[in-house]
Amino acid sequence: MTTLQQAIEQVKNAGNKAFVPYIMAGDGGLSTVKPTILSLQKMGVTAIEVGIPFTDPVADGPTIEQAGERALAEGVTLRNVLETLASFRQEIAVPLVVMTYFNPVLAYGLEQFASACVAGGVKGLIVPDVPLEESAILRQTLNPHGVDIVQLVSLTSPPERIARIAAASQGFVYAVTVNGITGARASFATDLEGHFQRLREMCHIPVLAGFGISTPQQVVSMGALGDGVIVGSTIVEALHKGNVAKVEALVAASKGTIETSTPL
Ligand SMILES: O=P(O)(O)OC[C@@H](O)[C@@H](O)c1c[nH]c2ccccc12
Repeated sequence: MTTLQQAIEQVKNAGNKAFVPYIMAGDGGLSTVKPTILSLQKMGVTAIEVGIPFTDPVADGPTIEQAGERALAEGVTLRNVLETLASFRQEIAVPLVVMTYFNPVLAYGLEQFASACVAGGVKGLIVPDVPLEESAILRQTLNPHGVDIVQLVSLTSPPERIARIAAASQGFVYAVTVNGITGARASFATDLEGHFQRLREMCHIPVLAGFGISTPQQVVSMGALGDGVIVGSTIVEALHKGNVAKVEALVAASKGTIETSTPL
């Protein structure tokens, strides 16, 4: 079992749900990467999805797109994020999952990128613009370095495609809960239960729900569909505004505590 999967199974075995926050690396400058990761780690998150800013983030909604623009303006790149991670590697105890589009990886060079992932303690990779059919090259290059390639399943994927994605995904399966881009949603499709039930039957690894989850209540309800949640836009916004209490309330919800007193 891989490090990433193990971290999620451990939470599951304790009767809790995994909580994976997404951060935009370098939103606020490269110097924020270390304190942000260490503070999330201290809050007890299961893993951290580390987003790399990119000029053409096709899957991203306005909140993450704007955070990406701020990070790009700070001169943040795939290379200097990985170098920054390497600089405090010994203090990182939580698995890091890098989320990047394929272009920066190609520009880096696949083998050099793989080495930099090892140096930075990266345990997983999400590349949303590399479809399943073309993902073998990523697994071949990254797996020998202990990096999982996490695949996304969309709500509209036909069953036979879902089965292939489930079989290929590593660490966990990223079950996208909405049709469309990242960002907070007030409501979700009503047939999510059936979708997740079928999905879990096909998966031999944990299933995490992501996209549109922004409140402690949604962390609980969406977490219950599978093995936990990934929360992006709301975390990015809270970190940008320095609203640590909001981040804490979301993490607490994954452990079964809803703090109604927290202003959300
Ligand atoms: O922001 P949301 O709606 O909470 O969704 C998570 C998401 O941000 C994060 O996992 C992510 C950010 N960019 C992506 C691109 C593709 C897939 C996933 C992502």
